[in-house]
Amino acid sequence: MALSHDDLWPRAGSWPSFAAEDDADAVLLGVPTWRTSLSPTGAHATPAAIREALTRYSATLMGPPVVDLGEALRVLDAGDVAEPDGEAGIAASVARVHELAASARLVIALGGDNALTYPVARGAGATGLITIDAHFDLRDGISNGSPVRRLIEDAPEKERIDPTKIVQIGIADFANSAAYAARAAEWGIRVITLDEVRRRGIDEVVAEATRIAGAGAAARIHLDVDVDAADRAAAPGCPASVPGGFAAWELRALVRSIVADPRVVSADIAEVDATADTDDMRTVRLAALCVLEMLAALVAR
Ligand SMILES: N=CN[C@@H](CCC(=O)O)C(=O)O
Repeated sequence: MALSHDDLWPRAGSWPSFAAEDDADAVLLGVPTWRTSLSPTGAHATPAAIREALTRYSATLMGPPVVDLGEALRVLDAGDVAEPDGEAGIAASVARVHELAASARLVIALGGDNALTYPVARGAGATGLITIDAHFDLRDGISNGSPVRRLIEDAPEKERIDPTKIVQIGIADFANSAAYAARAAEWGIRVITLDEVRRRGIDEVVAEATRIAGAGAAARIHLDVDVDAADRAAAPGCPASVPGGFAAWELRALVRSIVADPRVVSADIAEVDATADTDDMRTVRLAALCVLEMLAALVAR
């Protein structure tokens, strides 16, 4: 169904294309990984679906003061990496993100499954990592369940992330194993479970996470937003979302609060399978709103 048009109600999305000489506040890049997903997924369809969902919303913050993100920020769209899986795809994704990160304050990568975190964080030159995720992603091998381990162990030495600068927010019961919890503890990763977020509140947890991931001179933080950290009712299109996860508002508030830290230079939105979504793209809409929360955070810096 075509969306109604109103000159006085401009819609988000449909941002101009990125060109090599451009500077921007934020650049969108589709990184449609899917081939190594543990659960069958159509996540490669998701970047296009998020772009379409963005046009359902305005880019206007109610404040006060009211702010039009389209006027306050220069947002560009760099299209998609054509084939981001496999060795050549990873190299192409790293190179593309590296190029964009040189010209934009924030690179927003639209996944794709969670395997995209590995090339995107590398390309952005991340020195610290915050994940919002129900899972550790510390598995062996190459999959959507291993990008955090790969950033610690598999990346070229200069691009590896020190595990003591990694914070994992939203780790859920009944969605992980004791072996990977032990691996996280042994490596010095700061794990903040879903229950701990609820006990302490978003502001306190984000202050701690950005302090840890942003440690050191010239810190560059990558934020991985695995939408499966959200409640299955809010994220039915994520293969591994769990009933009882973050409410949509909690996920959005976490994203806005973390990206407001100027050390955050890149982010990804992962694990949404647009082909499995329900309720006219409920999960894709949440992913699109996470994009808008990131832009709102840039204005707040
Ligand atoms: N980022 C997601 N990680 C999940 C993947 C599960 C799946 O695809 O089924 C994990 O490792 O368990």
